[in-house]
Amino acid sequence: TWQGVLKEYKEYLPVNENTPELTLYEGNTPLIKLEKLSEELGIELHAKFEGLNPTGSFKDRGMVLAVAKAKEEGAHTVICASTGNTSAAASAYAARAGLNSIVVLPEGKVAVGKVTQAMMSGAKTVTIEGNFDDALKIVRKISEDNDGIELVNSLNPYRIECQKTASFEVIDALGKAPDYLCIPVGNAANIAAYWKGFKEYNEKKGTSLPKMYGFEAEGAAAIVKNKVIENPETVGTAIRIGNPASWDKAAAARDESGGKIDSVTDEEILSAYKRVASTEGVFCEPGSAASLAGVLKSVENGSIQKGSTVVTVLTGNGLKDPDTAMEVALDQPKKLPLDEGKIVEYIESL
Ligand SMILES: Cc1ncc(COP(=O)(O)O)c(/C=C/C(=O)C(=O)O)c1O
Repeated sequence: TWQGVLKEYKEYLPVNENTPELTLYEGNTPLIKLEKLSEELGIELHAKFEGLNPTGSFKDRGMVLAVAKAKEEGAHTVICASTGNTSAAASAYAARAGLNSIVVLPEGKVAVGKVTQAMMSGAKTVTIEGNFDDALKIVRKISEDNDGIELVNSLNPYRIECQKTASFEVIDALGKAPDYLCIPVGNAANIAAYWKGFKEYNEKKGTSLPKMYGFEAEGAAAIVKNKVIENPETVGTAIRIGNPASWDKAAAARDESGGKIDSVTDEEILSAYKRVASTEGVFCEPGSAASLAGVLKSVENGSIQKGSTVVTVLTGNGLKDPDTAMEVALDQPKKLPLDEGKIVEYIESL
């Protein structure tokens, strides 16, 4: 049975006999063939559904190593700024490892499911009247000033180091690299991590290399516009980030792979978000749908050719953000009084 990423991929990871064997059995997430969308788009489209990790997002992959290493190095506390999923993962793995956790969140801009995860995992949760970028500056300073408090945002190299395992799983499942790897871009570590993994598998196993296609939200498109976005805004609050910490690494992944980083509107994000849930049964969170929105846009404008093999990374579970789902869902629940005849009549009329 699956032993979690630290064990399964130890030959690719900086783990040793002193590294705690930490796991919540993260990784080994399904690569789901999107049959209807493949038919409609004329491509072979698969979703790497990272929403099925233990805390519901891809963050678990990198966090398991970052927290294990923090413990190995004698930290008593881990700290992070977060749009929500990093804090959910950091606090869960800290709890698992017996460490304290402190999370700093942008007030009112974090999906409710994510806040409950940090709270239930025993994190000390601080919300600030500022955005993710403001929060990241603060936690970087605190971890620099306090030895026992380890920063576990993706500036921590262990995060990218272990998030790369997702690209191994894509190749293992597909039998090759896809022509295009499409992924949402927020703080830009995940696109860098996938590219790192594809290059390592290529070196070690001679597997092929995809073109890396990253997608920012139009209201937070720092890399696309090549400027810091002071007040990023998007319905995909996970990627509401205006100054990506891994900007350079993401640009390198784009350039080395012959790929691109483009932006998608909130309308395109929400349309993809609803479409993949209602036609394929895959419920991801809005920020994750930026990658599928990017696939649709790229097929439309020809930058993904017909017949291509494409993987779209759906980075977080839809359950994280029930408020947005309730707001935009195609059909709202029909409320009926307890009158059996009327209910039967209504349902039979559907
Ligand atoms: C669902 C989801 N999809 C995509 C991204 C973007 O990944 P990166 O480009 O590697 O940042 C995030 C990022 C979240 C945080 O940055 C945080 O939780 O603080 C996310 O939660």
